[in-house]
Amino acid sequence: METEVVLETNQLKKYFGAVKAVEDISLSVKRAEIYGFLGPNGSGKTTTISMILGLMRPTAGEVKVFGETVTPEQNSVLKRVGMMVGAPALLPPFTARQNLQMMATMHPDLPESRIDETLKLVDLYPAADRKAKTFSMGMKQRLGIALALLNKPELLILDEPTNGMDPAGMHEIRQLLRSLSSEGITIFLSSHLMHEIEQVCDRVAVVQKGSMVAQGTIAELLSGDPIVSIHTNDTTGTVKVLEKLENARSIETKERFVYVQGIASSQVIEALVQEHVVPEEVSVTRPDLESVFLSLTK
Ligand SMILES: Nc1ncnc2c1ncn2[C@@H]1O[C@H](COP(=O)(O)OP(=O)(O)OP(=O)(O)O)[C@@H](O)[C@H]1O
Repeated sequence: METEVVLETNQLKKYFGAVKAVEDISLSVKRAEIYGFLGPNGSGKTTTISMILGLMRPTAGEVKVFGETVTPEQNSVLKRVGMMVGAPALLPPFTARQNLQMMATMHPDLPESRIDETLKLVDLYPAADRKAKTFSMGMKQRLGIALALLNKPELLILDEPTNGMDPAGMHEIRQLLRSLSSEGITIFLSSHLMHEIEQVCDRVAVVQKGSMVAQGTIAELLSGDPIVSIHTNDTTGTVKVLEKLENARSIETKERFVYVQGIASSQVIEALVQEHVVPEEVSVTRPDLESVFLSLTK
């Protein structure tokens, strides 16, 4: 059976006058996956999330959540969605439990037991009666996520949940996201931090200047050709030789190195020796997500 798509956007666009904040975003998120929405600052992530949450009308295109179109007027399906956009909306002088009790007043149908259940889900049950202001960054963020989880959402949307956090806090959030995913909750996570996405997400969309430049599993994004690195005293001569080779692409120079893709190292060596531009050393590496991300968002 085909895995259910819980969130999709089709050719989504949002213009603010001349500013094309979102140009063309078509993505699909499947049930129970952790989906990373990765892009540099200003690439249109928050604007996309605002449209997903029905807070903003698209200039063109559409958002569907659980198969239903979402607009500012038609958003009842968002009852099935939890969200945390930016810093957690906590009341610091109150305990974790009191924070959840106050949120519960907005969901009168929830049983009282859901508060303890949610505290356990984010591993804050032992700290339930401590004031939020005494919490570490990671604990505050987990409480913010608890507020988003209180109403038992099937889809959780988090915009930059680890922005400004210390490494320990980031680690706690990653662990929490994995455990929520194993409970069957789908997570849509936006971030400009590649390592965060790489470590926790099943699939990733990479956005740049409002357009999607890649979507796939981390393995798919990394499956590009190996990079041939040439250490040389003559970068200009090396580049000239490479430019003449069929299939050679993405030729780049950095200090005394020239990088090329699309061609085997043996062909590179043969061509350079033939043209008497003998390299010091030639090696082959696979691109890591950082270099894929940088080359996609250049
Ligand atoms: N209300 C608005 N009016 C005009 N321009 C806007 C508005 N909101 C966003 N923009 C612009 O749209 C572009 C995308 O912004 P957006 O906040 O969606 O990016 P982002 O990827 O979330 O970035 P960040 O990580 O910095 O929040 C930016 O150039 C931003 O300045």
